[in-house]
Amino acid sequence: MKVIALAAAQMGMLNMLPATAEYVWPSIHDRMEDLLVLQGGYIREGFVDGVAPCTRSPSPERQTAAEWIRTAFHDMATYDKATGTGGLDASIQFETDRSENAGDAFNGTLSFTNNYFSVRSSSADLIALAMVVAIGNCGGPKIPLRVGRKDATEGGVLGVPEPQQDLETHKQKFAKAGFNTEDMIAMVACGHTMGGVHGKTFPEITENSNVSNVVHFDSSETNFDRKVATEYLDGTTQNPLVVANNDTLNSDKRIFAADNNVTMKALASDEKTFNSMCSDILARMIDTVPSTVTLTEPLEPISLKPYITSFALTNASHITVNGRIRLQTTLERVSDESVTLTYIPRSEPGANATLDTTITTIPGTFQGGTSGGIFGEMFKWYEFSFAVPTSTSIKGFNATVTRVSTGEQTHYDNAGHGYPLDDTVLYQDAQSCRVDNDATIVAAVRKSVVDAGTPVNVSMARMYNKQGTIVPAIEMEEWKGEVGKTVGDWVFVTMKGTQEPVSWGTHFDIVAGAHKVEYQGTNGLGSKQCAEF
Ligand code: HEM
Repeated sequence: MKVIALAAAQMGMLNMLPATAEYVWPSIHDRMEDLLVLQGGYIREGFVDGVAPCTRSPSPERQTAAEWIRTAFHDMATYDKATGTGGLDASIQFETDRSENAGDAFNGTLSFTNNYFSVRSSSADLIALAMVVAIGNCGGPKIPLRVGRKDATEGGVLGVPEPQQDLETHKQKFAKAGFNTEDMIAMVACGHTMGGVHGKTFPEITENSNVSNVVHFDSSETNFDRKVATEYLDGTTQNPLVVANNDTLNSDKRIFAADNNVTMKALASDEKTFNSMCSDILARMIDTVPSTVTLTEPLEPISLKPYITSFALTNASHITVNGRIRLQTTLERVSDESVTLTYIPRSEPGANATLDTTITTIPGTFQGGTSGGIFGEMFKWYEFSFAVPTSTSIKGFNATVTRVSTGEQTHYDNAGHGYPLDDTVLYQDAQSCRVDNDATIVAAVRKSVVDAGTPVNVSMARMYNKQGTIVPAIEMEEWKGEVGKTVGDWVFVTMKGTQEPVSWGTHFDIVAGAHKVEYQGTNGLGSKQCAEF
């Protein structure tokens, strides 16, 4: 490996990545990026499973992908641009018994997103993600996903548009939320290309109240495509909100014609235009958030992302680091790359000592060692496990990706920061466990920090069920640390608390002043013994 690296350097083939790469690891949005891009393969979050295939449904008349899209709209619909309140804030969870939110869609969507709900993935972000995944997986465009939404703690105002209301009312409702007539037409048409109207929910529209009755908006209800517009324009549409016998209920008919069909003609013109118009308006829809929320830039797959699975003292003289590197790649490159890490010691080795800081990684093999996303993203995983002497320890690492066939190298240094590892607080996962509901978290904390009187605590996410919503709530509780034995430069600190089963999939931080180990999962705790160190 070193020979190749040297040869490449001599050939002037070293590429430094531009320092403009915005992403700096770790980020509080890492979790949402994982949920967006890791859909299948070696490591998968599998969010797409809820809508794959696009016909997927909990019962024959329902269609999950359509429900996810409708949920995002209803949650957003009551936004008040003037006051900056409402919008996509998951307040829909408190509003499912309102007649304007009739149907199974909302609790159906939330019961799925609940699986991914955490301190780093709000219900509102998950609703936005759900819409992006549903559309992206069912033939539609890649809608940019920004994150950072916060969840409402109570229901918002009434006002979701309903089919019996007149055009003027609909125009006013959309205008209140910040959308003009053309926006309204595009948003409704892009929303009404999948799914349909249910007999049991809107029998006055379908004129058939049978539970199994559903009338679709267009003839390709499981595809995100422009048929909703072409069929409307060529007069073949069966859209129940256009051709209902009771014209009062034909809200799509009034809305689609509101600008003399100009917007509908543009949407119908070709698939590319339809996708681009829908992507624009639906991105604006999910980005309609309370004015107190600042959203990130759209998430893009991160080229090289480390995952640390364990960073702990293994004995008095060594710290072990286990983890993986996720490298974005292509079919052409996937078998022609290797990844090496160079670690940065925290202290220089003694005068006569040498330190080999090169860490080789091993390509993952399960599922070909690759993961994929719904927009064609491909990632290759490289595993590593190495020990560093406590005398020098580690404060971070850089990564080098080598094209094996050419020797060409690309260096990744986390936008100039190096990928940081702070050995001040080490989560001793092997010494931590949960027996019944009693959890024990053990940390090794640098002696200097403990001796300075810095308290060491766990900030634990406790999940609990709340009345009036199927989305659980999360509250952070503090578990105080008890100082124990000293091992070299570290002191062991034990934090204990009770965890009901509803909290067995939550996360915690270990905090010692400014030093933290963040977002550690509790789900593995129950299957471990608290091993003696
Ligand atoms: C004036 C505005 C709108 C009105 C009056 C309206 C009305 C309706 C009605 C009555 C249904 C049938 C629900 C059921 O039977 O379960 C429906 C379904 C649906 N709506 Fe809308 N809608 C509007 C705008 C939108 C927008 C802007 C979107 C998304 C961007 C959207 C997405 C959907 C979807 C995906 C379904 C199908 C749900 C399923 O099949 O379960 N709607 N809409």
